[in-house]
Amino acid sequence: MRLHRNLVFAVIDALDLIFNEKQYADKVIEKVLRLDKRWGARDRGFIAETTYDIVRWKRLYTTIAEVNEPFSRPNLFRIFAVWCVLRGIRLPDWKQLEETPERRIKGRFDELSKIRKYRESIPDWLDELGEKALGDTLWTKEIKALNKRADVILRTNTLKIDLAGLQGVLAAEEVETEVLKGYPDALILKERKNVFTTEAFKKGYFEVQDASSQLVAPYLDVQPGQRVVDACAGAGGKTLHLASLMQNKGQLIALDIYESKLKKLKLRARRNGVHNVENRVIDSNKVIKKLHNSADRVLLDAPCSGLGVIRRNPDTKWKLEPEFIERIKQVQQEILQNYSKMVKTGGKMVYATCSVLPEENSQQVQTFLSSEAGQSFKLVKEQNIYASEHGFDGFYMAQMVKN
Ligand SMILES: C[S@@+](CC[C@H](N)C(=O)[O-])C[C@H]1O[C@@H](n2cnc3c(N)ncnc32)[C@H](O)[C@@H]1O
Repeated sequence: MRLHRNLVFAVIDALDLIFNEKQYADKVIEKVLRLDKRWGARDRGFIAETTYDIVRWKRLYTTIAEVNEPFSRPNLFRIFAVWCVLRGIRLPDWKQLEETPERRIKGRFDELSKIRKYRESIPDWLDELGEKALGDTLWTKEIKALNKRADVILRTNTLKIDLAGLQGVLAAEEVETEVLKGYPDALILKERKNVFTTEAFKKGYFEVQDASSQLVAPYLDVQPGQRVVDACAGAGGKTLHLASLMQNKGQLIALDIYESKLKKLKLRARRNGVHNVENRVIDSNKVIKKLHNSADRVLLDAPCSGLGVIRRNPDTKWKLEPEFIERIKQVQQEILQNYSKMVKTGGKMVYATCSVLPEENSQQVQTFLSSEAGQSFKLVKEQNIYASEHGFDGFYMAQMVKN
């Protein structure tokens, strides 16, 4: 691979904003990619993938490079040089990369790879927490799987097209895909591409949604004509899936505490041809009270640590703090206690997170079931979806029924 100076400089700029200015990686990459209209798909791919890679392996690379935060520009180049050496990329004779100690880098890599927290590039506290929560064997496998680059997975919008139809339409736009066994609406891209510019996307034929995430809406067992509440709808990834499964029939109420997210959902619903969604901002408990004992189905896709999705958000490893996990656990229990009241007798509720920690998952459900609010609920089934077993994001879901 030949390195192009302007692309590498863009990576260095992005790393500066992410590491030193603590900005979100996805937003930074979006911003940096807008800087030069002449960059083609491969150039953009290089900037995005290299930046994500270095964010993912930050602890390992910075330890090898022997540099500390905040990173000066020369030190950001040292980190970049480590990336090059470990990938076997020949270093160009730029002055920023002069005197790169290639043999030393390889030696340090071999040494540090024996220690999980360096090999997997995670903070000490997270390594300790993961091992305590999942045990040594599972945590070792899981964190390895969570460090893999995520594939691009699409969910067919069955309100507009079927799976085979979508595959054909995409092939005509030179996007080659494969079906995924066990995921009825999913297509996986054979080669990473920007699918948002395709006509198929503009027509609302698909959404980009990880395979594990596509298991959540079907777990709620919705039927056309029901009243379904998606209580933590966000920008509506699962709301849109629920609408498809309900064949656009019945009432789908999307709630969130952030109006800005629900606005995005509105736009996506329009593109998807979804007509049965009504958005309501939770600005007081009245919004929930009004819906007490009225829903056939309630989805609680709760806010969480996001540990199951670090393949796509590697900077979570550096942004997450133990205190946040403690705080979000309280919110999760409040959500279970309070929002479960919307389920009517005989109705079902799914609690889901994109975390792999039992304390955010099964333990939360157990606490709820043994509390007063959970008395009338029974656990029907639950599933831990591990990246190491399924090959996609880590998730948890539990289905409960109200007797
Ligand atoms: C895991 S995300 C939801 C993702 C979304 N369901 C999807 O599939 O795209 C969790 C959501 O819960 C929302 N949230 C946080 N606290 C909440 C609360 N107390 N009540 C309702 N929603 C909340 C967040 O704004 C966020 O959008």
